[in-house]
Amino acid sequence: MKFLGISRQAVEEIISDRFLQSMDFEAGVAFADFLMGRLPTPKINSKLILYQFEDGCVIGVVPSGPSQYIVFDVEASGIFGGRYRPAEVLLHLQKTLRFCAKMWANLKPSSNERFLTTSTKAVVFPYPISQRTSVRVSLELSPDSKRLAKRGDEARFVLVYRCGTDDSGGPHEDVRVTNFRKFLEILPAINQSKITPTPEKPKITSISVTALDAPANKLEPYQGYERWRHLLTTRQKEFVDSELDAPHRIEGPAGTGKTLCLILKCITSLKNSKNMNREERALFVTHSDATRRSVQSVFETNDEDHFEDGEKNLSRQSLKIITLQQLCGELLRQDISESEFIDRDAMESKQLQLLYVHEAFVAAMKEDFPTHQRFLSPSFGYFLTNSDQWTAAEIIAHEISVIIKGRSEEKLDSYRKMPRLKYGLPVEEANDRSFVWQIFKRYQKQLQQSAQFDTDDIVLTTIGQLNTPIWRRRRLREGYDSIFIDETHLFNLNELSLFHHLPRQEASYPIAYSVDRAQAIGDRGWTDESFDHALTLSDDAPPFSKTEVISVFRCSPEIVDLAFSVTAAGATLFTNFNDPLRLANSTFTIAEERMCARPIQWLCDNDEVIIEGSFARAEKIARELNVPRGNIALVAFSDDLFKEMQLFVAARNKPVEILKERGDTEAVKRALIAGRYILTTPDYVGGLEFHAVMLLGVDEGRVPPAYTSESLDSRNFLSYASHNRLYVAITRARYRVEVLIERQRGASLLLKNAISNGLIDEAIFSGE
Ligand SMILES: Nc1ncnc2c1ncn2[C@@H]1O[C@H](COP(=O)(O)OP(=O)(O)OP(=O)(O)O)[C@@H](O)[C@H]1O
Repeated sequence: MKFLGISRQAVEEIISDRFLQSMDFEAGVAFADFLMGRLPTPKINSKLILYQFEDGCVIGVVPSGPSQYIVFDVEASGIFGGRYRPAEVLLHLQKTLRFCAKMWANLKPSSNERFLTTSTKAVVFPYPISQRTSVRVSLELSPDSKRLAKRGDEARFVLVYRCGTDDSGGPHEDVRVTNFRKFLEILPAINQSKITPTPEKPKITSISVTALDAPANKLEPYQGYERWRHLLTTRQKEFVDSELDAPHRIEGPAGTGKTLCLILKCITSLKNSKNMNREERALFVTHSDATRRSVQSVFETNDEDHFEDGEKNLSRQSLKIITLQQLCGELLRQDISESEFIDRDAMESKQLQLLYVHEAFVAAMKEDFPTHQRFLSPSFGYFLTNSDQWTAAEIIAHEISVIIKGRSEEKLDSYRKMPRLKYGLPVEEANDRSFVWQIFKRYQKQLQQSAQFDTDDIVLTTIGQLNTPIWRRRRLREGYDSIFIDETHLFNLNELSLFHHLPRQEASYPIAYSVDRAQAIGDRGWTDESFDHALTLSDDAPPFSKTEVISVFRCSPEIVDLAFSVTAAGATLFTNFNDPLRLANSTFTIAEERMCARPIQWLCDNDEVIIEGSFARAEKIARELNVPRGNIALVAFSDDLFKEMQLFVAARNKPVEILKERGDTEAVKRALIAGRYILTTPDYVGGLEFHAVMLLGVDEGRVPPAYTSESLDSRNFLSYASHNRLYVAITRARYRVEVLIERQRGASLLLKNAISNGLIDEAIFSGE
């Protein structure tokens, strides 16, 4: 193929068809293959029509009138050539077509697109700036102008003449038009065939293709099972359909459909069992009650067989959707009431837990430290005496949960031997650990005195009961044939090591689970292998499977880039920091891109201006996007700012709904109905999504918090957790991210990379 011409209507169609945005869909693969000359007649989209000629092809739509055209000189530009991978070829095409569509509609170019002044040329950079490729596509906006001017036709065509890493001849180079003229020669034939279609005409063949409609890229999860089957990407489909006989992980960045796929996999497995009249007890475990409710509502709209009622109806297939805490309660045959339970996902109990740890820490420093001090390693001693007390309490709470309760099963001997978390409490020696143990014991005493348990207490008791001959016999009747765990990165080792007791058959592990390590707040020490090991606790478990999903449905390309720059900054600082967005790409269609704006950071004079400004901006965005206020979340990145926000809201009677537990979709629904904004902190936005997210106080000294801490270890911990929090908060947004910071403090270190790479604009806030 020497040239490829695409009419304006066909351009609109190609940039709007969700299946043509990524190689994750069959049509996307077929289209890339066609562009690369590997597939002569692709099946891509029912509205597009392909005309093939000896020297090239033209894509139009039916019916079509006289049109503007973009023409690729395939031969000279090498844009679809063998040096690029198919995914890159598709990206080159999509980005170049988007530029043309905008230009034809007189819209402003984006930062990746540039008109070259004093010439009729333009350049498109198809890759995000953060990827640091210098590949560019060069376009001539008035090709063969003298000749076409005579025909009055010069404004109708754009010619793509180069794709490479340099500008070669610069803005005034003469562009070769040999292949472009070949295109012009055949153009009348298309117009004729359009008036009287003549299939017999020797050189023109028209191919119409698969009849799939082209909805927006991102869809609400409530589509119904059958419809979803047509909408999933190839990788998603593979995960959903594969047999579950060994642990199977679905891993990918936020918004890639992990939860959805886990739900569909569960339904598929139960459906297959139903068709084969095979018994199947399925278990779906969520991290919190709020996510359980939202998962349940997705099941309700997609599970037409109502498997959840299976047990009640004595059917051979049944499904239980449950939190880990509720599951433990059931296995222990004992209800654990909310007041007895310290739920890490609920704001009040999390604060209570921190309060207990803080008290235990202060008491231990007063009473135990003087005698322990001379046995402690110098660096740990320094950490204890030079860290801000609340920061130290936060790190110790993390140590208690992840290491003492999570990995050492509350046994001092195993704790003494445990390696430290790289970005956790800086314990060096056994004596350091003994001192931490004193704090832990004080903390436990607090819990006992207030008659409360945390998840680890409950899980450890349950594991104790499962590791008995009674359960081993009962599991044949009460065990599960398939187990699905959502947001596995939020669990700790204890919690995960409960699951291998649950399959009906011993030494079988039908467990599917979803992971995005960058969303786990604080270092949990998870590596690739540790998940699988924690779930089986066996060296001779069957081989594990892993599906990586990379197409981000939730977020715009600009937001994916911004989140990418935050995790990339983390990856250079922390060697074990997961960078899930490395390969990710947004699948937004042009219609969705039109709702987007570049992320912006507003510089405000003080916190009052940040708070007032956030409401003013939120109001403006709600109007612009024409959406209810509940689609906009205001996320305060420091406790003080959050408190000030609450006072402001009370004083000014502002319409807000405050999120008090992680992933609370019920609160979001209430906000949507009542016309209120969502107000929260980064710890509670996980599992939710919004049209726009306003991030307040992401500035130097607050993210990560500076406090008065001298210790490098506490700074590292806070920095690590801040990366997680910012990543989670940014990836909640579909179309808009706006950051409001105090001007005197300046930008957060976590965003400096994004600012210098032009991924986020900066402006002084002056009103709206
Ligand atoms: N193939 C698809 N086509 C269209 N929309 C999709 C597809 N897969 C998922 N989505 C949509 O993308 C959104 C994100 O899905 P989901 O919440 O399952 O992602 P996730 O990876 O679990 O995200 P997070 O890690 O942030 O919780 C949902 O609204 C879902 O309906």
